[in-house]
Amino acid sequence: MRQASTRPAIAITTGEPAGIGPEISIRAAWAMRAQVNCVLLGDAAFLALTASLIDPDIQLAALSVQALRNGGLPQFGPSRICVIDVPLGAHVVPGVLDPANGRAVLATLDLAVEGARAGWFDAMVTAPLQKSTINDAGVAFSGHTEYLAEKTATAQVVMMLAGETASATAPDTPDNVALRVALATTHLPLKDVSAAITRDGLGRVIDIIHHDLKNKFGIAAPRILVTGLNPHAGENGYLGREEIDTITPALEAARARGIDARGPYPADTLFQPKYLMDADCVLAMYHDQGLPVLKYATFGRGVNITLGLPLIRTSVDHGTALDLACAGLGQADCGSMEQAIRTALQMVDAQRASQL
Ligand SMILES: NC(=O)c1ccc[n+]([C@@H]2O[C@H](COP(=O)([O-])OP(=O)(O)OC[C@H]3O[C@@H](n4cnc5c(N)ncnc54)[C@H](O)[C@@H]3O)[C@@H](O)[C@H]2O)c1
Ligand SMILES: N[C@H](C(=O)O)[C@H](O)COP(=O)(O)O
Repeated sequence: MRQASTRPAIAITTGEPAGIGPEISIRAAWAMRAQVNCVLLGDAAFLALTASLIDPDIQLAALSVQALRNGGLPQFGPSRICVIDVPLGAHVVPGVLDPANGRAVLATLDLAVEGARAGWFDAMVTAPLQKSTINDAGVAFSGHTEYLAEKTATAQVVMMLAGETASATAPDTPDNVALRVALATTHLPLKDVSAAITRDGLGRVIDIIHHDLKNKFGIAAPRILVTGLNPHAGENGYLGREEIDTITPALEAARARGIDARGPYPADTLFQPKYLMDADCVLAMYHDQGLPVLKYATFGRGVNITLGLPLIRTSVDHGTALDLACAGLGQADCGSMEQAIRTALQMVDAQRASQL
């Protein structure tokens, strides 16, 4: 276990206030305070009230943004978790969305990015937000992934979810196998997916996966298995030509760059042990081709990671769960949030090791 004095600092954006984000952020930060100095970003009064209802023993320490801007993050021992106040626009009713709070949620992301780039935080972990509420607040928004790319002026990022399989949920998959599923496209309507997959774009996605698995996960020679887009990987062109015209040439070019990228494999039969045992990551073409498999096998223990960013960002594998939030505290499982923090810590260590 890490010493308190060497605990990395992680910014946690507490997400949609009417959802389960604030609760799971507080619970996970408190449970993991010996290993990590979590700094919660959200409305301080609301977080203090929520923490007191979860467990009156939870100790919060207020930090001001100005103090951070002047001198960085001060040292804190593991007896408290830190909070930076990002005031909400309206009173919170659990389970009830209010666009008046949308911009405050975005402000927590902006602050986490500022702090990660300034070196106050070693990584950022995001609790779930409600994409529709940000849009209802007047800001076009399709997800953290795209927003963080824009905020950091990163031309290409990759969404990857990872989790450990367990036989209870995926009986034919070996226990404790790390399953990683990356996506060639992110939050895109299905009708736009084919046009969004190009040889060059797919090449950039593969390069980012290869680079980040090496440098942020410590995998020396990443093996990437790539799905087709169409049923049966296009059936030799009879069920679509994207495999022939786009995916295969992109994979050949990646291999010529020294990357172990194989495929395209039919997506419906790729997710079986004989392939997965020989892979570090599966690259699927679109959101609902890859994520249902991952979430079926690992829901509640999975982590969402944005590759390609100039900072480390992880998140949970689930959403705001408004149904649980309105049922009261204590309903939500915070396993994925804890795993998101653990994964961020591992990535901090791997990145440091790769820079030695
Ligand atoms: N990282 C993120 O910010 C993130 C991730 C996924 C979805 N979302 C957003 O969340 C909103 C709601 O999405 P949704 O309804 O599709 O998915 P959801 O994950 O919020 O809910 C789906 C089901 O899973 C259950 N569930 C979710 N989290 C749980 C937990 N921690 N413990 C126990 N049960 C849990 C819910 O009760 C519900 O039955 C949408 O706006 C979506 O875009 C955000
Ligand atoms: N696609 C993610 C999932 O299904 O878990 C989720 O929508 C969150 O995406 P962002 O991290 O881009 O908000």
